[in-house]
Amino acid sequence: MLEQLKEEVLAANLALPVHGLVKFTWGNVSGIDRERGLVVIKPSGVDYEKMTAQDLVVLDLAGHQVEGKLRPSSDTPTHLVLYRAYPQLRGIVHTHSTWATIWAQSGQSLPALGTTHADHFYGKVPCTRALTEQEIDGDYEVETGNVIVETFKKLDINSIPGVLVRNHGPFAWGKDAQDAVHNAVILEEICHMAYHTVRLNNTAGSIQQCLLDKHYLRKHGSGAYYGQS
Ligand SMILES: O=C(CO)[C@@H](O)[C@H](O)COP(=O)(O)O
Repeated sequence: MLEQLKEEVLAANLALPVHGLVKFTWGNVSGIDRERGLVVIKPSGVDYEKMTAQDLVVLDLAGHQVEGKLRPSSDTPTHLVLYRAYPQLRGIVHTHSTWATIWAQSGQSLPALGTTHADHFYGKVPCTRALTEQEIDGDYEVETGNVIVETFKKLDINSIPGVLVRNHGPFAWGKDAQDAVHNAVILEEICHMAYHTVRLNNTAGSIQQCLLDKHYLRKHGSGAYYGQS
């Protein structure tokens, strides 16, 4: 079942340690077959070096496991909340990548300080509020997804393909699992750059709106002219 999607999701999970986004078994990537309403996700706690496509777990959007012998990622309910809330998403990744997690732990949204940010994120990357004790003691992973949806009530997830979950870490998403990992790598890099930019000049202001527009829209706007396509 879903052999091609499993290969794509496996490759995306194996890219996490390659890009230095995870240690040990941290992090997880999923992908979805929208036509069949089935999600493929990493199994919980399995070493990336030993992971195979057969280890991946298949669930429906209600969270019923339909294939796979192993338990799905512990963050599966968060992925499912986002897939249900945003039909355009086809890939989601969660990591504890160092610099994005530092920002998430600081509780600050990531300001757009330069064109590297603007090329990929059309504005600040928000940090969610902290979960309440009740939410933590309740359906924690579902509430983690809910707080992301709450944070994006007035933001566009298409042009801001990632978020910082307060005291936890980053989630990123995209048009497929590989695109989600691509956005996670960029988010980690701009968090790293921003940390040192602010350290160098703690009054570093955000990028001018016109420069943010220029860099984002030349890649993603209707008149985009970046690259070869
Ligand atoms: O958020 C966390 C832990 O805080 C996760 O990233 C785990 O580190 C990975 O869990 P599994 O996907 O292996 O269940």
